[in-house]
Amino acid sequence: MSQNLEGQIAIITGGMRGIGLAIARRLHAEGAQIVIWDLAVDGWDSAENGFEPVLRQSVDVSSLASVEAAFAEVLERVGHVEILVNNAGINGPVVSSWEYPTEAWDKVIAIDLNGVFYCCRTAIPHMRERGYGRIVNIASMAGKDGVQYISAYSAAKAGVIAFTKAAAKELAQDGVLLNCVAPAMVETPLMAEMTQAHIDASKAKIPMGRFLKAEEVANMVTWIAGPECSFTTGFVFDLSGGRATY
Ligand SMILES: NC(=O)c1ccc[n+]([C@@H]2O[C@H](COP(=O)([O-])OP(=O)(O)OC[C@H]3O[C@@H](n4cnc5c(N)ncnc54)[C@H](O)[C@@H]3O)[C@@H](O)[C@H]2O)c1
Ligand SMILES: CC(C)C1=CC=C(C(=O)O)[C@@H](O)[C@H]1O
Repeated sequence: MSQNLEGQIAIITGGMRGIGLAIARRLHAEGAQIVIWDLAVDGWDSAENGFEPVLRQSVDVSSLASVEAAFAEVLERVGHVEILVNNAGINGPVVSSWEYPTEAWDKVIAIDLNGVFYCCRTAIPHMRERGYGRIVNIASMAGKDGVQYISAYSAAKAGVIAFTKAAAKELAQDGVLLNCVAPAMVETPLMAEMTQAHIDASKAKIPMGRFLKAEEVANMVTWIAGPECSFTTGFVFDLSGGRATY
């Protein structure tokens, strides 16, 4: 599978490491120029990461002002955006829902759900104006299943799925397609925030018997983010190793 993304600009939120970095690498390999948005963007190693982004910006996706300022700078510097991958996310505490600290709840929703909304809200008018855009939101199997002891994360990811479906219908005739992916567990710093018992339980649910690889997420996202994805919008693409059959 190869997508020609020559001449396209792709913004990847949370692109400094983990799944976001794998997606950024792959989109770059397909010809796109990459804009990295993350909380801290120092310490980028082009040799290790295999490419140089056209722009790296310190952005907090949970702040609309931060997102709007960064997007304005992107347009000023590179002129256009074809691809937005909303990948930035946090887990939050692993605790029962009735004991979930309200501040932590608000923070998870602010980053994992509001962040996706803010970035879409900011980028969509530009994409509509140009009659082309591909938005890929990184949800989670936790947003489909609801996973015990990570209720805020599960709720935020379910919200991302429903938001994607709603906005996709609004934009279906505008050339702007929104889809999301629902990955199972990938071995990244985020997964390390789960308890070992939860990691083991999550792996046990996967019929393929292994964790997902960040590169496998990137492979799927690359197709969804490209022009070959032309008649699918508002869809949830699973990456579950056979866990999700619904
Ligand atoms: N790792 C998994 O098992 C897994 C499974 C399913 C879905 N996901 C989702 O994939 C995405 C990436 O996860 P990951 O495992 O690579 O995590 P990670 O913790 O390795 O990377 C997340 C990145 O997001 C950035 N980030 C966090 N808060 C931010 C904010 N407010 N503004 C901008 N950037 C911010 C971090 O700095 C980091 O670079 C997340 O949305 C996560 O929920 C992960
Ligand atoms: C928090 C994060 C690493 C996470 C928790 C639960 C999952 C699951 O599949 O049940 C993962 O997909 C992942 O999003």
